[in-house]
Amino acid sequence: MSQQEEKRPDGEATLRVSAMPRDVNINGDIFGGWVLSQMDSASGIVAGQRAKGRVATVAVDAMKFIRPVKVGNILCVWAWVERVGRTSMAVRIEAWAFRNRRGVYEKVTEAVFTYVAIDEDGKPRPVPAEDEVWPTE
Ligand SMILES: CCCCCCCCCCCCCCCC(=O)SCCNC(=O)CCNC(=O)[C@H](O)C(C)(C)COP(=O)(O)OP(=O)(O)OC[C@H]1O[C@@H](n2cnc3c(N)ncnc32)[C@H](O)[C@@H]1OP(=O)(O)O
Repeated sequence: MSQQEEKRPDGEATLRVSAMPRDVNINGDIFGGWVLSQMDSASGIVAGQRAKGRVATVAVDAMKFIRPVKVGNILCVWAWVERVGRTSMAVRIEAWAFRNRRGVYEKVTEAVFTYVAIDEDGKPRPVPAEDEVWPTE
């Protein structure tokens, strides 16, 4: 199956952002670091919601840069919690570029980020049960 025929993840993207000229590298493509940063932002939100509080990125695995992102593309990032451990969560991420001129989406990157739920002192804390009531203060 070609990249273009691949199925995008279901539902709304967690994050959508325009790729701007300031983020271009010397090849004229968007910096991989910028894309990585958008992926961290999107998956951090998802992990923070699941952990009901602060989280820290502890690992980035299976990072694949599949295709370049170009200026003017809209980067759409889907992120979902794939596994919950005691204090950690694995979040799978797919980033797709919407190529305005051609009106198509193409998958540009994918990865698995691991987050750890942390307390106010930055120490690991257990990930609460999904149905646990959120802190009110
Ligand atoms: C009110 C609600 C609002 C909610 C809505 C919030 C929305 C708002 C979202 C904002 C989201 C921002 C997201 C920014 C995310 C950064 O940018 S954080 C900045 C970059 N990261 C850092 O600086 C972290 C630096 N590292 C550390 O501080 C420490 O390593 C950590 C993370 C506290 C972990 O401490 P540690 O002593 O290494 O922990 P340890 O007990 O050994 O391991 C903890 C868990 O991690 C796992 N682990 C450790 N290393 C690895 C590894 N290399 N690979 C895989 N797993 C590992 C362990 O297996 C263990 O898992 P469990 O078995 O408990 O499930």
